[in-house]
Amino acid sequence: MQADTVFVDQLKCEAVIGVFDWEKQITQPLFLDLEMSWDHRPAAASDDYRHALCYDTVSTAVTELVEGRPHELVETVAERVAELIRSRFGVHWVRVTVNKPGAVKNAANLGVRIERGSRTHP
Ligand SMILES: Nc1nc2c(c(=O)[nH]1)N=C([C@H](O)[C@@H](O)CO)CN2
Repeated sequence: MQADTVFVDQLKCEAVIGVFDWEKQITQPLFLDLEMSWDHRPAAASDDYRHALCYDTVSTAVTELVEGRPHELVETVAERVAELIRSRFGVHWVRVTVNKPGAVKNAANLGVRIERGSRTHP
């Protein structure tokens, strides 16, 4: 079981997101939490960036995806982000939380959280 992770908390993306017509005319902030399994031992032993999963590169790619086209559902955003992280960066397990604060008047926060892949990869 691989327990090491790289994480990014509260990545802010200005997205066209929502099911209602008025939401398709504006951008709204989404805040993404990403958690990605990654074995840190090769990078730590060599002190070599090439063995690391770069949180900056991942964050840029995710922002481009989320801001690059409109979405109706936060579920779709979460799924597409998980697929991107797994396919482009070779991450075996990912947890993606998409927060859409302000969408419900009396709620502090809301959104969806998904996990994709297996943490038991050697
Ligand atoms: N499970 C979901 N429920 C809702 C979503 C969503 O993306 N997933 N979206 C909306 C509206 O866009 C809402 O955020 C507008 O305030 C409603 N429910």
